[in-house]
Amino acid sequence: MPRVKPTREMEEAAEEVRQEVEGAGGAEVIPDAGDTGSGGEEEGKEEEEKEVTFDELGLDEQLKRALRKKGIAKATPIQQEAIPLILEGKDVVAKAKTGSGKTFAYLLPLLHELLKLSSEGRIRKPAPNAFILVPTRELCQQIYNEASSLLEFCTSKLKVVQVTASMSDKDITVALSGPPNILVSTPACVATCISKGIMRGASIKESLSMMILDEADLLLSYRCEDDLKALIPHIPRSCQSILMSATSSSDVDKLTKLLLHNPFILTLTEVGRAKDDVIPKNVQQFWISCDAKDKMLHILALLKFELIQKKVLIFVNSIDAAFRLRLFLEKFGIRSAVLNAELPQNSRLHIIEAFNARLFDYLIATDDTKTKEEKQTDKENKKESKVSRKHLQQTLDSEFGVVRGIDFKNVFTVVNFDMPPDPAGYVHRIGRTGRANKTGASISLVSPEEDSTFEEIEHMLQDVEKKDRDCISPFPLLTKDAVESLRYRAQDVARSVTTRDIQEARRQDIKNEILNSEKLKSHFEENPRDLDLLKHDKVLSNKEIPAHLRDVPDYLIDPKTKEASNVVKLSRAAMGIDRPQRRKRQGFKGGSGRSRDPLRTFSAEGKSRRRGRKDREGEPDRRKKSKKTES
Ligand SMILES: Nc1ncnc2c1ncn2[C@@H]1O[C@H](COP(=O)(O)OP(=O)(O)OP(=O)(O)O)[C@@H](O)[C@H]1O
Repeated sequence: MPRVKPTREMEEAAEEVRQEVEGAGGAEVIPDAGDTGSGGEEEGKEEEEKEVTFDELGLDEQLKRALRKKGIAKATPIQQEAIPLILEGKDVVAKAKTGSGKTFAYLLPLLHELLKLSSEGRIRKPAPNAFILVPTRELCQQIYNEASSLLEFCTSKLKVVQVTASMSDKDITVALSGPPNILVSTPACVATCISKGIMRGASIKESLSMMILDEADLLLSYRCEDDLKALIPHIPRSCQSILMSATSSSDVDKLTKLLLHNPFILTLTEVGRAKDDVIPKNVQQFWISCDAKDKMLHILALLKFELIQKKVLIFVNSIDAAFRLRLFLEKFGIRSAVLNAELPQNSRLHIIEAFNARLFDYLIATDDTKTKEEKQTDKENKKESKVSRKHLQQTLDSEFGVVRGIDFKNVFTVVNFDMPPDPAGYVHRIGRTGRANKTGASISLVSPEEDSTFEEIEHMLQDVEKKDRDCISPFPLLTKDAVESLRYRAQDVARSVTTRDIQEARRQDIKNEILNSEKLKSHFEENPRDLDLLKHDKVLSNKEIPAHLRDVPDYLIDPKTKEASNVVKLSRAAMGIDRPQRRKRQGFKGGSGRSRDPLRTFSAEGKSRRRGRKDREGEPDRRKKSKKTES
């Protein structure tokens, strides 16, 4: 990356930020543990962030070694609060925002207890000692990986397995033989194992000492209620239950009542007097108003002029929209991959791994965006139509979930190409960036049809965060000139992407991925770290990209956009984003790079303050929005 000489504007902006940071005491305050359910919180007391090491939490030496090897030194607030309670044997409901480290908050005390029992020769058989139940297969894999990576460094041998509905009964039986100490699975799969006699209820009663429901706010929306109810009679009364969730909801309360006994409620979204953000503080949220038909044009301008930091996760609401966008971007030489429920499970996992390993920068994902009402309608429709049920089972994996809890590594920007249907969906999507206290940004493209959803989201954020200002600001770096400079080409190319192309690309992608999936399965078993074979962002079309689409000619780029693009590049270079191999893993306190973030410092409108929606009193909302790109 060539060094970019900072302009006066950049230096002034940097100074502005420096002053802001110094004014705030020179440090970013990470939300501290809040209401512990015991009413011990003092009204109005500014809590300071505690720095607690894992030594202080009294964890097993082997686990502390494993954490050191992973470069993890300090416990996050949820870990500081939850670990001691779980070690005391309490049932715990922990609500903490996305990316706050909830997985280790329960894995560490669980492994600590099992290591202790193992060293004392008190491990109970003949079934697993702990269940970790999650809504999706992707999460099973992720949690299995996290647990295995900790156990790798432990000398005492504990066994963790994951079992999902995609496995044959024979494979499940083999996996459960032994039995393992920890079973990571979905409620549906465990219920099936019990009903088929692969796991005996009586054995579970004898062995199970801890049950964890992770992403509890999502479990019920994955229709797990009946499966969990089927499990209840087999859970011994002595079993300790833990429930982890990123958002509060009636579903979490329902599950709490269903499964926990007099639990300790930890709500880390509340700190002192003011409620803390549901969106991590280190994530800046932006929006751009544009007509639905201009969304491709806007995203093209954002990516082509490099106005947003990579890696970028783009959310759309349908698989067709994902492929339309991928084909469109491809025609401009921008390569991306698509992640959706239609792909084989292996491929989905590989895509996530490859994206995490930075083999490509743009991932277009569809999430489970249906509202409860839509799901209910679907359910009813499915009852009516055997054909559609069969079709759905064949094509979509109901245990799929991209947004839900997946720990995407180093995603800098989340783009809502389509708005999610509700505020909870927004929180989960945005939670894919700013993880582990890293800096991140989100940009929502809001069309007039999505205004009401956007307002609902804004109200939710204002309500929860008790803020009277807009939580989501207009995106400052994209000018109307920049957008218009690409309009002609974008419209032309958008028209050339036909429905037939999309269907063909969709078919081709599944075919490629099935082939990949089979070919790579055995390879990855032998070489789990060899990701080079993965080419999920392979071009779908074999036509060469014309030079005028691949490279934006200089005369089309207005000076402000050039400047904005340079600031983003400068920031990337300063943050070391282009040197992933040499970059050291940063801990929670490791410089968030916030002071170098151009989004905080740069305004396409020059030095004048950006005007938020609220500043333009008297204008109808829509007009205010359409001004966002007119600066
Ligand atoms: N104490 C710590 N120090 C540094 N990094 C940590 C620490 N604990 C966890 N992490 C890292 O933070 C990231 C987010 O953790 P995790 O996936 O557990 O978040 P989460 O709260 O479960 O998020 P979500 O609600 O989205 O599922 C992971 O990459 C994890 O390895």
